[in-house]
Amino acid sequence: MTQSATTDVDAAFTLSLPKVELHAHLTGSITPQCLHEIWQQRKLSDPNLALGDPLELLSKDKTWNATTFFPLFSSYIYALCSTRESIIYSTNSVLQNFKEDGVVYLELRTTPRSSEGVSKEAYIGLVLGCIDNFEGKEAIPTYLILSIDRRSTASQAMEVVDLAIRYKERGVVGVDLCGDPSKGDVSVFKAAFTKAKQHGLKITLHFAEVPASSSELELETLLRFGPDRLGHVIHVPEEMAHEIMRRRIGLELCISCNVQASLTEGGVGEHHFGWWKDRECSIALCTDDLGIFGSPLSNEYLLVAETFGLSRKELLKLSGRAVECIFGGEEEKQRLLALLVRQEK
Ligand SMILES: CNc1ncnc2c1ncn2[C@@H]1O[C@H](COP(=O)(O)O)[C@@H](O)[C@H]1O
Repeated sequence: MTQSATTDVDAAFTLSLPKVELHAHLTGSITPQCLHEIWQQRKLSDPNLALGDPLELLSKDKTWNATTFFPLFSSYIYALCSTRESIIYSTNSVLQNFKEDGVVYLELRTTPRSSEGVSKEAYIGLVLGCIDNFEGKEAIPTYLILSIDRRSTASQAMEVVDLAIRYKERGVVGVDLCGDPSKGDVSVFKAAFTKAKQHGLKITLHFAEVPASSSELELETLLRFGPDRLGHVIHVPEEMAHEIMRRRIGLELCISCNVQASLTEGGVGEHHFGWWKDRECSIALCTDDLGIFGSPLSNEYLLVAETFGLSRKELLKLSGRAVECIFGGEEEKQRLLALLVRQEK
């Protein structure tokens, strides 16, 4: 059952609310329309292109679950966005969409990947180049988090960390662990995350997304990596939830993603945001994969306002709780808090 409560919040308010986005996978944030434009271009030069139209494959009426969702990337979107041009085009489109949605600080995350003539390092260079050259970038300072895919080997994970260290000066602020939660043995990543930490990078981990990735052993192993933030935190035993609060680890909660992909049971009203919102911890509402789940960050704030009866004042506070756990440093925090104070007046 979804709760519905009274609130003075509307869509115009959540659009104008200064928001920080901390958990957005670059490839998952590309809209079906943008992918369609790339697909059309590819079709022009290769009429036999074996990939279907994104507007059909990712149409709004599609439903997802953990089994159908994760293969989308390796088997489809990566194949479509494999050229230099498509990587630049799609990254610019993602930045523009976040900006238009009133996001005033962005941490994008992406997995270094190589494709047609683009090495992993060149891929990172292309994404950072888009961020540097983005028109209106003053309105949306953007940092990068490099993701390690759970299917990686220990040495592939180390390669990601080495890239993150190399590009720290250009705005890489952290390292993430993501990908199909039914795959991989997370213990092999210990050395990579230890090195990342030693080099001053922040750590965020996808945590307890599905029952198979939520054994006590796995969760304890991940907490030993010393994460600064955790994503999703769905199947977390209450005792561990208190430990997470004690350690002041920030939480990235992706409500529409969790509900639409059936990672949580029930609707928005049953989402664990309802439990965490009244605890002492930093929470960031996040979109995860806007291109697939179709819910911009302004809509995530609207959803919680309507479902949990949060007022404008409470949403401003909630946005401030996300600011607490950004990786971009104290100066950014102060700028964002000042924006929120100004909005309150
Ligand atoms: C339920 N939410 C999620 N949980 C875990 N991993 C996710 C995810 N959503 C996306 N990814 C992972 O992010 C990568 C695609 O973006 P980038 O190529 O890195 O930009 C893929 O590895 C995908 O599995």
